[in-house]
Amino acid sequence: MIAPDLENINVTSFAAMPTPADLHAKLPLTDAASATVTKGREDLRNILDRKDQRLFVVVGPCSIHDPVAGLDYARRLKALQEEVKDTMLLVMRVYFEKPRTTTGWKGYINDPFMDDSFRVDVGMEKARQFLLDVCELGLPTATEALDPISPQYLGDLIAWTAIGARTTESQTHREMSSGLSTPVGFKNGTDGDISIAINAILSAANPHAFLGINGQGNVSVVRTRGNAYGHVVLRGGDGRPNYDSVSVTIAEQSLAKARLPANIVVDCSHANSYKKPELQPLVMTDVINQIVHGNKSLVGVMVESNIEAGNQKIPADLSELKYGCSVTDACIDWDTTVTMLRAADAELRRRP
Ligand SMILES: O=C[C@H](O)[C@H](O)COP(=O)(O)O
Ligand SMILES: C=C(OP(=O)(O)O)C(=O)O
Repeated sequence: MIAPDLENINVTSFAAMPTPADLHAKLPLTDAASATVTKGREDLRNILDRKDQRLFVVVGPCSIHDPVAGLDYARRLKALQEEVKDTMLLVMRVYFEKPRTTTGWKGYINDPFMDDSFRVDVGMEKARQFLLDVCELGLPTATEALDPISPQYLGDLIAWTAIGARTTESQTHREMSSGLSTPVGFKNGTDGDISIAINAILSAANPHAFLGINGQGNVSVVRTRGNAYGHVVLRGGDGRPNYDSVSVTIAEQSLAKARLPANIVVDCSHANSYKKPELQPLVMTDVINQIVHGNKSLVGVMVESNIEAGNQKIPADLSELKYGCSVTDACIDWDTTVTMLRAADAELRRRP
């Protein structure tokens, strides 16, 4: 009897990846990078524990697609960090994995050549190199953890992790978060529902056992301790912002009801600015006002910023790509970023 084809009917190929251990051996963590990650995570934990009064600011491109422009941005941000370090901890957005509403370019790891060749092996290596370069500058990094395997390759170079609006309700992402070594910000859902983020914090704070891989690439049962540093990220939803003081108070009440610490981050982008980048500074100003007027739950903000303003479609001829301009969500430009962060610094110096 001929065995019927029942498996992998819709799979066209498998391509083996180097193991996480292989990639760590090829691009090892350096002392300088290690010091940045350690300090960045410690600073973030201290902010979340209220031992450090500064505001953390996750700021940078919507996605990295050009490491040269990305590093140019990182150098600028590092210089700005020195200026505002008394009031803010700047953490660079280094997003390599993009969750799409339907379809589209899924990020630098998935398709580093942006030509549908999907060289994930190359993307993972380039992503690790980029993170190393940024950490060696002394700038801590933030990323969205989307693929549950990627943290084994990159996790030692990340200081803050986001779980996105499209995956906060996913058990897989809650399990992964329970084992991540960084504080994790859970976004509210795309419909604005914050209860899924609160449930995610509760779930991820607990130990879990689930399928994953180890450093040698073996499929493993991963057992975790639970992550005590989950917090909510308000990103607006269903066409409505949720950064205003009423929405923040409602989020505080929901956290209190769940007996969770009142730690809230506001994403100035996405539905909080109707995806209009020029509105991000207004959101930031509002958040800073709330803090200066005594709010104690707002611990961080997120800003989508790049060298150039706006965004661009990925052209068929990649030589036509505009330098330093997003290929995913539209961003504010560098000058606006500097003005916005300097203004926030000046205001925060007045806080009670
Ligand atoms: O931040 C990025 C986007 O908002 C998210 O990945 C969804 O993008 P899309 O709606 O363009 O697919
Ligand atoms: C995808 C992102 O955000 P959200 O999950 O809030 O849509 C993002 O910050 O890149």
